[in-house]
Amino acid sequence: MKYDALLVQSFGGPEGPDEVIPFLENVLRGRNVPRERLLEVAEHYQHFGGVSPINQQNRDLIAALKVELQTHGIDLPVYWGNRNWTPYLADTLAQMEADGVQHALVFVTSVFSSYSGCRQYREDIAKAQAEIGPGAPRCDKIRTYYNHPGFIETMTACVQESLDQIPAERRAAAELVFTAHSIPIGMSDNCNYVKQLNESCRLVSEATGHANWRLVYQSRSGPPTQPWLEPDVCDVIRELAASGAKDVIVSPIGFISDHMEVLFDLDTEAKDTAAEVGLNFIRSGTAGVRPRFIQMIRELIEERLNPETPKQALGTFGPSHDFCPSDCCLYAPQRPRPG
Ligand SMILES: CC1=C(CCC(=O)O)c2cc3nc(cc4[nH]c(cc5[nH]c(cc1n2)c(C)c5CCC(=O)O)c(CCC(=O)O)c4C)C(CCC(=O)O)=C3C
Ligand SMILES: [Fe+2]
Repeated sequence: MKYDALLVQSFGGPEGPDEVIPFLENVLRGRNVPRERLLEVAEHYQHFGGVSPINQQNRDLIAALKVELQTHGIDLPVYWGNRNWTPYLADTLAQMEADGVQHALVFVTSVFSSYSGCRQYREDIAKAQAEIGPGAPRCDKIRTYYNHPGFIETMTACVQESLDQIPAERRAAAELVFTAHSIPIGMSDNCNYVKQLNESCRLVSEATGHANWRLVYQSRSGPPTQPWLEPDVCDVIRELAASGAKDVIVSPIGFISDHMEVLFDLDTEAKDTAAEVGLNFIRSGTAGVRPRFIQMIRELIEERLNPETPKQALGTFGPSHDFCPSDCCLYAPQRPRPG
């Protein structure tokens, strides 16, 4: 296949106090999330000066990726477009069209497949293409990478660094807690989110040789009446303390960088909860710009540029599809009742 650009597609975040509410209104437009939740999350952002680190993290990722592509002789311009904040995807796609891009590969910053992390990004592209019209660049999403050795090795290194911080005599008993963004049950029923997460966690724990692990969820949103994936990380921290645990390692395997969901929900809330119940809390790293992760993105690009390239995957499920089937990650978000 001939591709002439790479698009990095991400979530976006505010970069100043005045941007927080308009950003959150973008995120939650048409979603079934109470206004009180929006205002509560606004406080999380204001706590950090109204700046989410996610945009800078994406700038850093793109800078590292450009070097990686250049040193491997891959001559693709790299673009960046977000769902919820500048640079907005629609503006980026218009720029790509103006630059003569015809067919782009797309790297999405969500690892695991759900409506939020897969289909919604493809819908965002379709919407932006419709705005531009028939001349809009075609866009093909790169396959999901939850079981790619580049992701598993990166997360394994992060967890190993955390294990190494625990005194040897306590290490085997340490609780390894992987976290991912909670999603509504109605969303998780239509995708492989939980199955993929369990596989990644299993692969990382096997690679570290640390068998004492569990998968939990964080950052629940939505109305209390709507079921979301559980248990919540803070509830689990309390239960672990009550059952006599001394050390907990929290690995945010569901995210690729230390953005606001990590800084607030883990490094603030979960950490405070652990302190309250007397548990030693170690927050494990995310992929960020670790070289093996950047290398993985380049390998995923190479396998699409040259179909002879073997597709790497660990574990039992094999490499994921290159092209999403029509029912991939379907979800009809529940709308607030009118009136
Ligand atoms: C699966 C998933 C990921 C992981 C995959 C991935 O990494 O993409 C993720 C990532 C992120 N979620 C983020 C922020 C937010 N998510 C929200 C709300 C929601 N997330 C959902 C799902 C996910 N979200 C869902 C089902 C909702 C309910 C509304 C809806 O149906 O869409 C809200 C609204 C307020 C609230 O209720 O929390 C905010 C502010 C940020 C940016 C952080 C920053 O600014 O640094 C990131 C990377
Ligand atoms: Fe989210």
